Amino acid sequence: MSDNARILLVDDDRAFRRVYGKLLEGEGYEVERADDRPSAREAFSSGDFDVVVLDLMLPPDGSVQKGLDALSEMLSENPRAKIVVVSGAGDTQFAVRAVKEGAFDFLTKPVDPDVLLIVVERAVARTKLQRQVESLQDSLAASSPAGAMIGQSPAFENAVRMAERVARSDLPVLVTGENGTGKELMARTIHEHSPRADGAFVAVNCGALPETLLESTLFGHVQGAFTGAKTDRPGVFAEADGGTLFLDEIGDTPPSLQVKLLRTLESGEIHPVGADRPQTVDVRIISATNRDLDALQASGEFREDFYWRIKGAEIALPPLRRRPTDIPILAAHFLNQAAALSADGRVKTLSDAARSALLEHAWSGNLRELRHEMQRATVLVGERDVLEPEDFSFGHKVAAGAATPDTQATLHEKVEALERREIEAALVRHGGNRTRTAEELGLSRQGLLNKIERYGL
Ligand SMILES: Nc1ncnc2c1ncn2[C@@H]1O[C@H](COP(=O)(O)OP(=O)(O)OP(=O)(O)O)[C@@H](O)[C@H]1O
Repeated sequence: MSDNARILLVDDDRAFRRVYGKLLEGEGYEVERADDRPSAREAFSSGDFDVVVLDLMLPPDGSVQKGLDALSEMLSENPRAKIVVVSGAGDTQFAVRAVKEGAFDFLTKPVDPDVLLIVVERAVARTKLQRQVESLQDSLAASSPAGAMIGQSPAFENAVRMAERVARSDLPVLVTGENGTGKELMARTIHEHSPRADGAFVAVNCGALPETLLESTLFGHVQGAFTGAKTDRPGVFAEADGGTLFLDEIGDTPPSLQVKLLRTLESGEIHPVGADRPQTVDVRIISATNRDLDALQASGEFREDFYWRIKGAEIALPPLRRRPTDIPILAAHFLNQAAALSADGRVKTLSDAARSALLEHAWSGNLRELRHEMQRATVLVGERDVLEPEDFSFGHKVAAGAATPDTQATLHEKVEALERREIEAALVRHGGNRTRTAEELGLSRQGLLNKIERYGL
């Protein structure tokens, strides 16, 4: 079931390695075992693991702090690694810290085998999903990155006109807008229309990484700069040399890094962590935020000098609810995209009632939410070609929510609602393929079919 996903199982307890290793192998995973921190590091660096199950207390020293250090070394080597930490029952606070520092999840000993399997399966599924999304994004970007921005509403067209004007310059651009309004797509489009179009477009999320990791991600590091830095590694500034660097969630950048970024933007030089000398780079910066940078400045969280440096020009993307005339056009565009990825390739259309439902919805997740709704409906509607309001997730909420508001639902109803949501989401992830969905959820195919019928999915 696991497509031979690879697991690194790190624990000094031989019985734990034997029993849980066998358990995972029994599920079809390829398992490598390590019994202390040095061998774990070596195995981690030499193999591409989908998941690492890491005991925090390991020889040679048996210290939890060293276990946390090992975690951050692994994450700095591979920020996408899914690391599940295992701690003793009394060490929960360290486990929580580990998750804050980037661990995927934590388990406390004695580990329930079923829970281990579920957590590992979830981590493997997440890795696969990330890979799928990346390859889809790559193929979409390769097919027609620029010009893919759709919309005709005046608020959106203003933003596009501004983008056209700034694209030809090297001016730093700040793109603002709520989540999912298209800030990253706008940044890519500007890059594609700029004289740097032949150079790289590199995106980094400044809000997603802990401070030290963000610094080496941005500026790179040299071999030996910190424990675990086995080789020199270029940062995103170096990768984007000659091209464009997209700093997403710039409002979440820690103040100390704002200073370092400001220095780089002023001097055109980066200081890789641990390097003796700076390096010159030629990078255009486009930043984005969904936060109110004026308010962040007022509260001292965002430096004023940095603000003026990144905001050569500002492009404000309107939320979807302010561009209602674009909703049907965008819905049709996303339905086309969804059909291209669906099993039968048939494009769904909207009934009048479905179109009205889309216009009435608040779209707090903006275009991303709309795209997701259209993908979900394409998969779940089966052979029917015309979508109705009840095919949308919020269509359900209106109907079911009115009868049983959450606070009054029984535990059983809440569990059912959760089960239903998880099944729906897994079906969407697997493009409606029931065998793969059943595998991901740990159900038999027939068990899944029964639930699909019960919930009317
Ligand atoms: N004008 C548009 N036309 C077509 N698709 C769009 C448009 N704007 C955004 N999208 C699509 O909507 C989704 C969300 O866009 P994007 O990731 O650029 O938003 P964002 O504002 O950067 O999100 P976040 O704030 O969460 O980082 C993407 O799939 C993107 O391709």
